[in-house]
Amino acid sequence: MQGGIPICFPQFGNCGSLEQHGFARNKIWTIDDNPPPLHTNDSKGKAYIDLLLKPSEEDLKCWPHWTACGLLSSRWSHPVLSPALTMHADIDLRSCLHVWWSVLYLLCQNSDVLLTDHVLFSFEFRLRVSLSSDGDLTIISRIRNINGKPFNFSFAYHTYLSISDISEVRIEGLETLDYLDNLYQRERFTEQDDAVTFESEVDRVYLSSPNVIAVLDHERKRTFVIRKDGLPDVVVWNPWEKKSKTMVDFGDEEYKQMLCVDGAVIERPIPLRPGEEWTGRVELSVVPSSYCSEPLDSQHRGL
Ligand SMILES: O=P(O)(O)OC[C@H]1O[C@H](O)[C@H](O)[C@@H](O)[C@@H]1O
Repeated sequence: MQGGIPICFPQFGNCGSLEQHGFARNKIWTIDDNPPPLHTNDSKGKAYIDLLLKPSEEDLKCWPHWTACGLLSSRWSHPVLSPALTMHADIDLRSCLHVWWSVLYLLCQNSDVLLTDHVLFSFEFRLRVSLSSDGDLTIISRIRNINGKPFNFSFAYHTYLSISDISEVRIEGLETLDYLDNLYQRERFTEQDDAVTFESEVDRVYLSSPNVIAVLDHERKRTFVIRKDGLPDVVVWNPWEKKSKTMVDFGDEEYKQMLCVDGAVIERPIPLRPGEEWTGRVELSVVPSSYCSEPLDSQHRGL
């Protein structure tokens, strides 16, 4: 889906064996009819909804965070290792091992349940979307490990901002940061400019960014202020002309009126041990540019 705020989880992009950006954005979420209340300090004039995602057996099977069994299975399917072991017919340690491994292999083949990790591993994802009476949008993701195995994940709020014209916007708050450039096989560079501006395709992950980023739209004289927490990285993406033409669900000219600026966790995936919960929060507000340009400099370093 090219628009809105798709949730990229548990993988970002194609850095892994899951579908692009993970399975969360393609799932049917359920509405929690009885959500916990908003924090009393934070409830004034806010409407909110809680959405829940619980993984299917299939999701967990596809998620490659296996430990023992994943390792064993990949060895067994290795084209060289198994034949090499069978060549040794003597009853020595190696052939004993071979018998033992073969038994395990048969068990693994005949039972999805017995040796695979997914049975012991699961999560619950609670997404709270709240809208204040002055138009601020807050999205909070809580991901909890609800079973006996640790797992790692990456995450992004793939936020499509609606802008007047891509050549009229600039992003402040990312200057001097290192970034991974997806257009150069994720090579690491350092941002040299005072602000990020656009003259061609951009597909980058800025690393260890401050918690406040501003996207200034000069033509509309308005600024998106993105405040985030728990999300150290920022994805900046505009496909520009050539890539837009290759995207089936995206108009050839639509790149001119959109810009993705995503709060994300990509460089260092989050490890979640049994019982632990991770929270990633983003707040989007739109203010007149004149109001925002002065104080932002001081806001850049904190939330
Ligand atoms: O087309 P999608 O799967 O939604 O991905 C859209 C874009 O998402 C991110 O910004 C990635 O960094 C890009 O490489 C990708 O093209």
